[in-house]
Amino acid sequence: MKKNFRNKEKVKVAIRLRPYIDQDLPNNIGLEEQMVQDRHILYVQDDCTVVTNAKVKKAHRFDKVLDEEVTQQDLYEECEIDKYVDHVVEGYNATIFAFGQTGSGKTFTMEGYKYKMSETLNGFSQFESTPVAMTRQNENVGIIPRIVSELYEKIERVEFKKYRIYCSYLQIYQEKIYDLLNPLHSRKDYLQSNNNQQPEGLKLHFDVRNDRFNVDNLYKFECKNVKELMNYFHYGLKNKIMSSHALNEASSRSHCILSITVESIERENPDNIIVSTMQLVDLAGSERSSQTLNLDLGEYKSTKLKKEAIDINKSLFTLRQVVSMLNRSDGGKGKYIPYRESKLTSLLKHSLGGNSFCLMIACISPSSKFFNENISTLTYASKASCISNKPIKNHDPKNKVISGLKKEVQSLRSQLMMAHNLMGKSNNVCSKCGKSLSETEEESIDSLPNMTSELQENINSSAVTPASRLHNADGKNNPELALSRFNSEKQPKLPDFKKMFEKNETMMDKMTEDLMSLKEIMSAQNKLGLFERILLSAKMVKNVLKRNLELNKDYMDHTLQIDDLQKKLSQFQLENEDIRDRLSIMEALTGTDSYYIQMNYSSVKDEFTADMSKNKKDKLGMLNQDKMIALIYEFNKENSILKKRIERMEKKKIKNKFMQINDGMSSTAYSNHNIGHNKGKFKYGHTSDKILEDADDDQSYARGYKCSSSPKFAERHCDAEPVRCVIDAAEINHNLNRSGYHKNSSYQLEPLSGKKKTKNHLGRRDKLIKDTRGIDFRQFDTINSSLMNYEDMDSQINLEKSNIKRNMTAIRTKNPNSHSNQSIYNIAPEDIQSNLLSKFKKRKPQSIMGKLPPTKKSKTRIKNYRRQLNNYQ
Ligand SMILES: Nc1ncnc2c1ncn2[C@@H]1O[C@H](COP(=O)(O)OP(=O)(O)OP(=O)(O)O)[C@@H](O)[C@H]1O
Repeated sequence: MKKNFRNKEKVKVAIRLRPYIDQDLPNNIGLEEQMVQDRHILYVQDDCTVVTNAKVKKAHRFDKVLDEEVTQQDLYEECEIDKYVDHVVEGYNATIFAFGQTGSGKTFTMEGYKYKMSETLNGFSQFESTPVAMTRQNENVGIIPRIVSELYEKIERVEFKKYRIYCSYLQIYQEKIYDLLNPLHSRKDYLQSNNNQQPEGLKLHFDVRNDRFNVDNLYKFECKNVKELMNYFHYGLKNKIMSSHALNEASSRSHCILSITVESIERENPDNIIVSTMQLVDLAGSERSSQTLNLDLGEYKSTKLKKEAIDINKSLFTLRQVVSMLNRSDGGKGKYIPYRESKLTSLLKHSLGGNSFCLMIACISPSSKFFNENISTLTYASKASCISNKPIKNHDPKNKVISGLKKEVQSLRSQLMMAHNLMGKSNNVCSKCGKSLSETEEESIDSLPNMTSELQENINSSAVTPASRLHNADGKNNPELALSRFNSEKQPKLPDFKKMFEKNETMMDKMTEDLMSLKEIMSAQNKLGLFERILLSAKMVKNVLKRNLELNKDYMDHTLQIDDLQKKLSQFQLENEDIRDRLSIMEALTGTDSYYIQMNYSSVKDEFTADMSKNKKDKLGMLNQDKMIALIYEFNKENSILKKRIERMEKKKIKNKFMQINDGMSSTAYSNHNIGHNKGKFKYGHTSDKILEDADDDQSYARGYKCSSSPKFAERHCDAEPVRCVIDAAEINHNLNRSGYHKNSSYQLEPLSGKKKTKNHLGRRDKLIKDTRGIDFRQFDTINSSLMNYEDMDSQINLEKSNIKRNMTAIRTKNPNSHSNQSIYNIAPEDIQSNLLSKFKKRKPQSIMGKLPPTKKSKTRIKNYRRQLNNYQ
């Protein structure tokens, strides 16, 4: 709320001295005489001072003191009531109330109307006729009509604002609030009821935010112009409780408050709404029953008047208490101000010691017989003049509620949008409403404007009054028509502001609840999404692990298969090597080179090695089974060839032996050749097994030297001492040739490689030469004699065959997975075999120099083989 504080503003007090009326003049005295008597007791000294002169002369100073000659217009001007109108137009509250004894002219000052006695109500003969205001305009019109006229004139002169003016009119009768504009609170209904069945009054409630009391369900009509407002005012006057008594023919028996609410709206800024209220109060007059009652009044009326006087005096007593408390030097600060003690003081709370401009018009009677009442009035008027108010330009509480709701709605919108952004687009279902999340969001967002507009509508409805009910079809005010319409309605609906605001609060709660629901959904969504992602990740990990296990199992299976194949392949290799060694032995015995087979073996081995190294790089570490099978097949094929070769070699060996028997020189030369590489281990007179041993030495020879048919070859590979090497070789060749072993070629010796051109080589060659030179040809005689022990050639061949077979059987027994396992061949597909066959058929044998040197392993194996042969023999 934007507050414009003014300096403390004292409650203005004006004293109006009523002129004499008939009730003031006894029958036995004239006006002038009476005036002389009374002026001695009380008189107006100047426009601000009134003097009382009973026992003690006392001057009472007020803001304005008006004598009996002051007209209504003068009072309006002297009291500067137009300023109060200005204050209200500016946005301040203002209160003008008349105070004084009964018949002192309060109603005249406020209204200015004459009252006439009405006809007796039908069916209620016990009631006397009641005063009815004559509302014709004349110079005596009071403050209210003048204020209304000036108010509309003033607001029309303001261009930058537009105004809405509302009016309400109530009366407080016997501490009950009645709406003078509500037909249900008509005087007729009221008068028809007895004391125990009076209609319920309107309730007061305290508005904490505005620090003021409000009347529930009080009609508040918007008035477009002076006439409309005056019509409502006049309509209310008809419901005002009036009565006649000894002091006043038209005495107000209730406190009447006409509230004119001015709502100013800036044209450029419609949200800037200022609401101010002017309260025009006509109090009931304090009275003494002894003065008001007379013998002409009936019992019922006298009792009624007494009761009314008690209630009036009671509320006025509270008012005097409030004034007295506020009159203190501290303004009643920290003290209890009994505003709540009466309806009147509750409604005047902001006027006395509050935020309103306040004008108190204290009416006094010129008659000295009311001296005490006048003194009392002047006393409290003097106290009231010391009361300070703090006028505040206030805003319309409705506008405040609207702005607060707008801010709240804006805040909720932003929160909702934030929640919407966080949630994103989801199809999850709301746990509360069962709808999809997107639907809930959309409904909530869509419902916001509706709810906001509904709020606005409700708020507006609280301000918009059923003014149209009191209008004719042509728009003219017609209180009678309104009254009849209201009477025709069995249960007219009153605007229940409390229910409206409660409804608004309910809607706000619903919006908040929806927002909380959305937040909850968002939180659940986030959690659900997280769980789903975790579950998905766990499933993925589980699948990966499962796949990994399967692959591991497959890998192990393949590895086992490959290991098995490798094992079988190795067996074949071993067997192949074994056969190859035996073939070498046979070659040594028969003097035949088996380069063709060795070439195949070497190529297959290299190929196998290359495949192995290649397959090791395979991701799964799996060997190509087809390749393995092909290799096995090839080895098997080679083994078959080798075995056939061995058979041929056996035959050739027997044949050679037979020839050696016939040609001792050749055999001796051969043996000497081996002796030369045996480093002196040869022993004379050995039998055939010794020959085999010599063959082993022949392999040793082959490891260190190559045979060359050309001296130039030996010279090329003996860079260190080529001449000597050639000479040595020539000597060897000479000896060999001389021995007759090599008839068609001259053998020379040369180093196997240039790296071995050491003294040892030369020493070995020297030793060879030396040994060669020391050949004893008599050894061959011993051999020949031992060979002669064989009876015939066929028996010799058969014996050798059986020995080899036994040897092979022993090897197979030792190694059950040897090539005899025919299942291996069955593994290989026929097409692969055929392809391999065609492949090997196309391959041509390559000539190589010499033979592959036996490995250390094969050497050991040969020794074992030889030992086995010995055992068999
Ligand atoms: N200034 C005045 N000029 C002429 N007549 C006046 C003036 N003041 C009061 N009267 C007359 O005095 C009589 C009583 O006045 P009025 O009803 O206003 O008194 P009141 O204070 O309102 O009494 P109550 O408290 O009983 O209502 C009326 O008939 C009224 O016309």
